[in-house]
Amino acid sequence: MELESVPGVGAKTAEALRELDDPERALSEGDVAALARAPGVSEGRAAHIARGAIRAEHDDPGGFAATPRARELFEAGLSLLQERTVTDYGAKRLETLYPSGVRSRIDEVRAFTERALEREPAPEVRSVLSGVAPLSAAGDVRVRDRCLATGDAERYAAAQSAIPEVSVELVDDARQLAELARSYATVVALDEGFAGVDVEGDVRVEPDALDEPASVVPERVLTFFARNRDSVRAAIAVHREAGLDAPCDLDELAGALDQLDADGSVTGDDELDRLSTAVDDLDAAVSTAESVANDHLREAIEERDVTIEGTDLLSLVERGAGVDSLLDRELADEYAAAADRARDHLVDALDLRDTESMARRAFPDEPTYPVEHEERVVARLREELTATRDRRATQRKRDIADTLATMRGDAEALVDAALELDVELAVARFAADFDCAMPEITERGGFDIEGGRSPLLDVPFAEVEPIDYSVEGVTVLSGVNSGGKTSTLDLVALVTTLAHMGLPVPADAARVGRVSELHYHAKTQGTLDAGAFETTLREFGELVTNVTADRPVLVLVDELESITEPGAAATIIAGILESLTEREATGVFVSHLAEDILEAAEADLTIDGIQAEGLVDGELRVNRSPVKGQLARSTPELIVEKLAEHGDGFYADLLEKF
Ligand SMILES: Nc1ncnc2c1ncn2[C@@H]1O[C@H](COP(=O)(O)OP(=O)(O)OP(=O)(O)O)[C@@H](O)[C@H]1O
Repeated sequence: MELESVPGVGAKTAEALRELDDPERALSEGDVAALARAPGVSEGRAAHIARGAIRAEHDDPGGFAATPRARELFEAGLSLLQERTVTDYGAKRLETLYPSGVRSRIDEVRAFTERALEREPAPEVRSVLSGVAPLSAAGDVRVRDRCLATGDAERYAAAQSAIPEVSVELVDDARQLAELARSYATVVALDEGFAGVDVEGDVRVEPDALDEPASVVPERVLTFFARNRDSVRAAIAVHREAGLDAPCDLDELAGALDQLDADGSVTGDDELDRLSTAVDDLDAAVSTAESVANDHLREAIEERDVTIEGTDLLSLVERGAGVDSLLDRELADEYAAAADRARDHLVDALDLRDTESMARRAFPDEPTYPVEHEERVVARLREELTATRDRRATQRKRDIADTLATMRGDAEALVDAALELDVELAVARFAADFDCAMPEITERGGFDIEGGRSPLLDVPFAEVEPIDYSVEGVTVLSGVNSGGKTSTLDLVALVTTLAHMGLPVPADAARVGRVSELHYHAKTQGTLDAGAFETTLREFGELVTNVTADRPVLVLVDELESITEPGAAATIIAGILESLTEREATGVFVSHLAEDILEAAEADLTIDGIQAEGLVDGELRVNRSPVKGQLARSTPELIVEKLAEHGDGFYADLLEKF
């Protein structure tokens, strides 16, 4: 499929779509999630593009909902479905479902719907679905402590495009490589020729590095997963809760994600935690160790009587020796015990292992009071711990990135499947909430609805009375005031639209004749001026003349008489009905002028009526299902009839006149 040939895809969008792995597949399958991964393409735009691609694929001229009211009904139906999705994505994805007059498109969605209707819309699944969102790209990751080095201009360009996260440097010789090693913590040389070059610093010769970007920049994979961690986790939960088949081992993926922090750093590694804590707590531990030693030494000194021979004292004073030498001579054991306590504390508090002997040297053997640490040793200890911690972190990053790099496609598939499930569950819930059935779509015109209940009425769905209504050809629908004529047209329009979307319809059963267009004209408020009247008449003129066998239409019209005076209206409606009948279109015209229309028409027109069954406590009791071939009696007639039963001859005479 040529990308630019899809309606709505210009050169710029085509360029964005080319960034995807398989844009043709995404387009032909209407895969909104994949399309929305193209840079700068929102989900709404992706849905629009997908619709264009689907239409192109099915050679669908579009324009099914041919009037504003028909479009309103489509949008109302779509909203009922969208309200039942959990994710924003699901709602957008539903926008790729549109009413179509093309059989292959209808069948394609019907196959999806059949699958969807087998789904169990369990609340637990809905609750975990709420955390799923389309995956976002890792974005711009910039790594400044590493660089790539090569002496080859072509490889230089290849490196820049393969691993844009790091700088790529051109180097001619070992000297330049050594310079780089002074500026970067790690230099990855891409040329075999550098093998064996002795340069100080972390310089690796990895000619295959460009094939495995994750080994150079594990951050790429880690950032992608860190950014999408919650969504992938939610998708895992959805698969577990809904029992979906997964493309990978869910426990393994979940385990790898558990080792990742939201910022892409590594967690859950005891050794790394130990080393990080040791670095952070080093100064505090050294100072506590000193206090422990000094407390001990002070106590020991306080408890001791130091006896010193007078000659010894004299010789000490003569040599100008301080009290330290006294300490050395008389309290060496106590000092040794105190220093040991300090060393033990330091080693225990920081849980030191490899660096234990170095840490012990932080407190010197020579007695001093107070006991003091050797700053030089502590500084070396800090360096050593920090370097070990960083090595460990980098290694862990690499390990996790290696595992996750192989799972990126699977994670995308998991999220896509979870999002698709949201769409399917919305359809399943819609069908369950409104007691829907899959309609039969026939090439024969007309429709036949059994037990249809419109979810768009102004009464709670549970109180909606089911309607049976079938029409072949063109009919006038008469009915008592507020009997439900408009509601019946709405139901027919909604059922027809949903059926042409490939979706279930709110009825016990339904047969819908396939049409290319639905023309639903709502009642106009008030008489039109001459100009507007002419426009309306032209619209009907065009509609009538364009109806052909390969472009079947369903025409629904509500009280067209309101556009002009009653006499003229009946004549005009009769004319339109005749033309539509000749062209074998299907149509329902609601009108209070049914008798006048019949009179004005030359062809045999059928009339259906929504009948009042009588008055109960001043209220009309209505049979909401139109009765075929019967003109409905008007409300005034019913009232006169009621008065005639009990009253005098006046009402009986009046009744005669109806
Ligand atoms: N199937 C139904 N079940 C329950 N209530 C209904 C049904 N159909 C219609 N109603 C109720 O009747 C009201 C009037 O319906 P509607 O407007 O369709 O009647 P109408 O015959 O077109 O009226 P008008 O004579 O004013 O053109 C609706 O607002 C709704 O409350």
